[in-house]
Amino acid sequence: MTPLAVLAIGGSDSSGGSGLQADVKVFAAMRLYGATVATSVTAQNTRGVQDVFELPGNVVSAQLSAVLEDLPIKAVKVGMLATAEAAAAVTAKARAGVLPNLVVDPVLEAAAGRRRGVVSALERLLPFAAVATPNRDEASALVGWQVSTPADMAGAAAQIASNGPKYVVVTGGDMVAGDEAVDAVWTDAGARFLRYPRVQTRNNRGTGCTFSAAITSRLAQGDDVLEALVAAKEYVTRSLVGARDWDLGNGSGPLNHFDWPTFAAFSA
Ligand SMILES: Nc1ncnc2c1ncn2[C@@H]1O[C@H](COP(=O)(O)OP(=O)(O)OP(=O)(O)O)[C@@H](O)[C@H]1O
Ligand SMILES: Cc1ncc(CO)c(N)n1
Repeated sequence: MTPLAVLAIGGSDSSGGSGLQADVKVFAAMRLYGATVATSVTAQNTRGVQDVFELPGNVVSAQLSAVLEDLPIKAVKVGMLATAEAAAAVTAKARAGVLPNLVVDPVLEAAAGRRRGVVSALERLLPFAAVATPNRDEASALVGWQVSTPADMAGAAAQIASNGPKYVVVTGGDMVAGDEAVDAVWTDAGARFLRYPRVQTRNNRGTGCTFSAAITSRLAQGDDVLEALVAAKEYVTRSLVGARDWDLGNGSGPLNHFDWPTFAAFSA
């Protein structure tokens, strides 16, 4: 049977733990056919991002057109945009109505000197998104104030939703206090929280990419947004559990996207 096709737009991660490589692993785990549009090539490993090589806007546009003119894409995920030009190329396609079920993970890691330009370009893309998934740092950049507590996260999600995306999830993976990993979700019926057990592990590279790619996958498969969010939260938690004992690299190691112990194994 022909698989459903999905598209990830973002940066290549040389170490394979995040970015487009993580996205394609999630799509494969979900039995989807994944296409990719690269906005940048990063030199990074489990210790962090060493360098980002941005691709010109016309190279991003050409890849987008090549994929979208040919493949029946059912859902699209946007990760690292790297430059305002890349963001504009994506926004042009969104405006043309050819990016269905659009999930935007507004990655700002390594945007460095370009941060402000990328943030304004993201603001133009967000109205076309079905879901946006900033972490606390990215949410702070989008709303213009420091997002710290769960109440702040809910407030920021509401503020970002006022610029278009119907659903906004502010993720709290970096909040180390407590035994839960808490995300704040703005829905058209108000704020709610996703709370799952926090996995104690140093192997947490690519959690954000994995979460947003899993949401995209489930939207392609026909879930409504809230179902997709819950399924993605469960998937990222299991992927963290599955890699807890892995020893890949000296920093924050990658997740296990494919086979995990049973869910009970980490709640016990
Ligand atoms: N140790 C953990 N245990 C359980 N869930 C986690 C853990 N770390 C992150 N998560 C979950 O992973 C998802 C992604 O959130 P996170 O805040 O880590 O994204 P991010 O900061 O964008 O990630 P990235 O490092 O890829 O940029 C959220 O649902 C978050 O709660
Ligand atoms: C390419 C890429 N995309 C996203 C992230 C965020 O985790 C990263 N570190 N690298």
